[in-house]
Amino acid sequence: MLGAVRRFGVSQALRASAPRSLSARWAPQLLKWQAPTNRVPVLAKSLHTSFPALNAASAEAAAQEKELFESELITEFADLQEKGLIDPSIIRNITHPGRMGLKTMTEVQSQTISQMLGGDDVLAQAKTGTGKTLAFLVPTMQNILSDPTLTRSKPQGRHRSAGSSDIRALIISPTRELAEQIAAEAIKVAAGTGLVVQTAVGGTHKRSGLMRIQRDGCHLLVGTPGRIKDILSDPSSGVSAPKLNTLILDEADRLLDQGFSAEINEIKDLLPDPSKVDRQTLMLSATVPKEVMTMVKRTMKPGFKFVKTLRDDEVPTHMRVPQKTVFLHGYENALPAVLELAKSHQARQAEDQNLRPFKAIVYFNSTSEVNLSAEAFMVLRNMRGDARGPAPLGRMRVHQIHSRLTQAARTNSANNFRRAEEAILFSSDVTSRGMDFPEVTHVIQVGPPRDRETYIHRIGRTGRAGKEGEGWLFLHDGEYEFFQNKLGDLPLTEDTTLSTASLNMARDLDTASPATAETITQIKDAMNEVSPIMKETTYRSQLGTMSQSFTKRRNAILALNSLAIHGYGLPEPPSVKASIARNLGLDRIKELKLEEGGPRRRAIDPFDAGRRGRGSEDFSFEDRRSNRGRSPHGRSGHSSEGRPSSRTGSLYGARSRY
Ligand SMILES: Nc1ncnc2c1ncn2[C@@H]1O[C@H](COP(=O)(O)OP(=O)(O)OP(=O)(O)O)[C@@H](O)[C@H]1O
Repeated sequence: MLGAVRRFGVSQALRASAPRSLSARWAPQLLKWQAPTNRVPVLAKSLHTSFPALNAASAEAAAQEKELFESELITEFADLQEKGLIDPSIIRNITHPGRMGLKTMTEVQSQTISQMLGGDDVLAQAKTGTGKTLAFLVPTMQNILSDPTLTRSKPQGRHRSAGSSDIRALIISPTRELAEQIAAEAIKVAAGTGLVVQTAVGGTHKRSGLMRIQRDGCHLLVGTPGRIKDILSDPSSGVSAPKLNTLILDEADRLLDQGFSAEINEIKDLLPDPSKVDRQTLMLSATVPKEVMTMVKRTMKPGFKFVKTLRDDEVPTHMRVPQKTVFLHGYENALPAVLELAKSHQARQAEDQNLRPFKAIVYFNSTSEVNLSAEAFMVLRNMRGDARGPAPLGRMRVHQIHSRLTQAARTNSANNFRRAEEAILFSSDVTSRGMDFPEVTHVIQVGPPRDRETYIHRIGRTGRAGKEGEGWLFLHDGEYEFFQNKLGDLPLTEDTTLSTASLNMARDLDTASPATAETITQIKDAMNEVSPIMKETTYRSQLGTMSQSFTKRRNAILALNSLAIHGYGLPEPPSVKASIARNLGLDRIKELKLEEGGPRRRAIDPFDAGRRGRGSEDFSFEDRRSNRGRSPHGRSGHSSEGRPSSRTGSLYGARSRY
């Protein structure tokens, strides 16, 4: 009840204090921060809806509400303080040049902060890198500070005044790195307010985290679902949230999908009954697929606000991030193409001092691919220049991050990459959502991402906070149809400028240009230094993903075998356990080598139908290009191989957690 009174008060204050029309000065300021091109005035594009808005009367009410809402928009952080809406310490932390140094709110901040201060449940959808973190931190902290029952330390005081059961807001994020990043930002915003921010993330010592909460108390807990559930469900932890007023799901669609939804529900069950303790729920993401709306509605209060800063028909990637698809001759061409991109950027940068140094994230679909590629590039990194030419990577740093590293190593990689000027980060999807690495110039995705949302979030690691960037998607020609079905509506254009991407390495290396041959040879030399066991493990881990993204599974095996020999430098493709091959439905493909003694079902190879008389070794993916004109949508709900073609769920079957 108290929360409702408190929020009603703020809402009234907003209405009384806001200037009647700010739109004229608001739009140009936002335009300055947002994309400089192709933009219609922001107000015209913005959507702000309240659910449910089903009939004409409610549509009219919604229109009135929208008008009132827009007339009340505040766009400068300083104005939030001037109107008595936000604590001066918070505003000083945000605006002071020696601190965060921000002045004008982004579109999503302007549109949501007042809503959130008013106590509404809000679902906010805005493009990646547009400041959603501050959009929920500022009102959440203010709402905690406005609670007269709050105990907090005096700004300069050292005495402990928050208890371990004083948690007022819980912020849940799908990854540890993101939780740590949010907590770091929250600590900056809260400086001098007496609010205590704590983290609860997996992979760290639970005991020491608990001791910190017990010792210093906690008002705002940021964490990952597993560890939060663990702490709140453990009666001996001494940590509970009986006064919790705010629940925030960052990257909400990810938290509400199959991978996490059960844990989120269990956490909700550990929180106070919302009919007894008023609770506001906030959800934010750049993507809100239709499939999660049912879960959203189940979690939010009826009549929650949906603030969307992009049009329904707009793909939530930035127009200023050019996105290119490269159809590789084979996956063995992927790392040479990454190296070619890095070298050509370095060469351009040597000519143009205004060009930022190459800072790229390279995404793969499995941890072993990340590991193997990073190992090869670390060898490259250590290669010195000689009479034949300069060191392949110059001063560029190489980092890797994925879930099989220890948490300390993950945090280290994230911090090192964040600080680096010129670097490549080989990454699994642990960094694809929310991570705010500054100055990323390139996002390169090797292989099709698990779904459309993953593509969008990965691309969102560049082009943040008004900066420029480039997106590259490397696919095999045999994945063309899959690409069209899953990602065909995204703003990608095909690129054919990378000479290392299209070269038939088995046949044409001798006749390639010196620069192309050098790049490929450097990768081959580096790969020769990497352990064969790592290569074999990687080959096996790729079976599952590639066999689903290729139109024909046999072609996936041919591509993988070519990668093993021409990319990994193995003498022959590794063998695979018969049981694994059977589980993946690959045991009838004669080009897949089974381990000794493994039974093979009769190799009828249905994929050869219609291509009889053609030796498998001759099969060239270049021939597949002739199929590109074919409509990708002329297929039924299931592909001929039984793969579901809907966007629901993972493209690779059961969802893993990176
Ligand atoms: N009003 C602002 N003006 C300028 N920069 C801002 C503003 N608000 C936030 N930023 C900066 O923009 C960057 C991106 O912010 P943030 O990480 O919150 O984006 P996001 O929308 O949550 O992205 P994602 O969807 O990837 O999670 C950060 O570096 C942040 O400091």
